[in-house]
Amino acid sequence: MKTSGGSDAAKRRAGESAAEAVTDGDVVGLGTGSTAAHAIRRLGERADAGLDVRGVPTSFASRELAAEEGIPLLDLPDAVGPEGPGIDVAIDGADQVATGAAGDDPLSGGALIKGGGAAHAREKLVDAAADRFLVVADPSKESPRLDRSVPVEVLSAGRTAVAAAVRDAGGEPTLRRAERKDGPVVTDNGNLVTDCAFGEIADPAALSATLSAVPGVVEHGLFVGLADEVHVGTESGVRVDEV
Ligand SMILES: O=C[C@H](O)[C@H](O)[C@H](O)COP(=O)(O)O
Repeated sequence: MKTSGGSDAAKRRAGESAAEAVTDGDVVGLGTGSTAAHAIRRLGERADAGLDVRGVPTSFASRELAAEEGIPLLDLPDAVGPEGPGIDVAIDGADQVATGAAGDDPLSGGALIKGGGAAHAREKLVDAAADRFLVVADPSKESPRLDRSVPVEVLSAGRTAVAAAVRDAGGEPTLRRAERKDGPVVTDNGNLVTDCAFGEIADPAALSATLSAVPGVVEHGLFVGLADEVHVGTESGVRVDEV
């Protein structure tokens, strides 16, 4: 599974803290990435110890890990369909978490950039469908303002049109290339990813709406107004911020 900056001990504390918030009978959205993986492992231990839990994976990787951990799984359409149980809580990582700057729109605090592992489209479906969304992170992810590149999943045929629209919106698009094969990264949905640098993002909600309106954009990695809690693992403990 992909890893990113921040110590593994801090990520583990964050993931385990969120996994401890799951209660008996919950349907849990299982995020993607090295921090969410700690939550999945802890949930697996709790399931072994008798916790009644079902998981809704956000990626091929989170499905594989949850299956290894023995967590019973549900597909998203079954979980949120008319007969479905819904999703009680989602636990997912982030590449950057806005702590909010003085004078910002309150929604800016807790806004996220996700998609470092190209899983953000399914993650957004699951995280948005959950009654509660717990973000798991380490301090290296926190920033007063979002300023990392925003991953944008695009239909292959739309990649140049989307790139032009991103430039019009003030961003610099770069098609994400695979590290271990020639050619671009292909998502679990069979699409491409363009990483779009906008510098410091003053208004994440406005940029989110702009990107969502571009034809050819499947989903982008700005998550605004979705998080309920941020569990930040440190070297010595965990801080839980309500958003
Ligand atoms: O596409 C990947 C996801 O959005 C991850 O949740 C995000 O990249 C954070 O991953 P990690 O916990 O490995 O830093």
